[in-house]
Amino acid sequence: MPSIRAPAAKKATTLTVAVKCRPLAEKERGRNIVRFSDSHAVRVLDPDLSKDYLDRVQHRTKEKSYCFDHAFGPDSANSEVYKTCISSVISGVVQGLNATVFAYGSTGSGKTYTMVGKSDDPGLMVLSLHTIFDLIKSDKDTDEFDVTCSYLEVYNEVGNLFT
Ligand SMILES: Nc1ncnc2c1ncn2[C@@H]1O[C@H](COP(=O)(O)OP(=O)(O)OP(=O)(O)O)[C@@H](O)[C@H]1O
Repeated sequence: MPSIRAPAAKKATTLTVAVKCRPLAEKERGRNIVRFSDSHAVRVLDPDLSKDYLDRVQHRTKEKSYCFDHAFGPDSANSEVYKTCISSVISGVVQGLNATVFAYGSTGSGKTYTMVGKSDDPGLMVLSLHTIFDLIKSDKDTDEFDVTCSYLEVYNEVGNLFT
């Protein structure tokens, strides 16, 4: 087993929260109410788009802004999410540290797509495995690695473990 070493880059926080907004499906067109103010915030407009400036200043609109460590729009590939939020955590795993990557969202929000992905846009689990095996291959020490893989889906508060 590898010896535990200090992480290469020490971060100020151990928890990162990111939001990823998937592209709208055909039937969802016309419900495009999410705007990206910058790479850390999203603005969700009031679904009643007829509300105007006066409604906003008088707080009669449901428009809200949310801040995250990272915000990704519909054009962001899984690899971008991985590079920005996950890759440094995964390199720590090969150094003997624990890490959890967790996707949370309503049905159809894109959790499976983000975690598993497709052949032309591999997901975070696939990219993590690539990193783990690349790091093991390039390990210059005499460490021995034992890699096992499983993932957990929590649905209706019941956990299903896939190994
Ligand atoms: N970034 C993306 N680009 C293109 N299509 C996407 C993207 N993210 C999600 N989708 C599509 O959105 C749909 C729903 O995504 P997905 O199945 O990943 O949702 P889910 O959150 O896992 O749903 P459930 O909780 O019901 O399992 C799928 O058809 C998926 O292909």
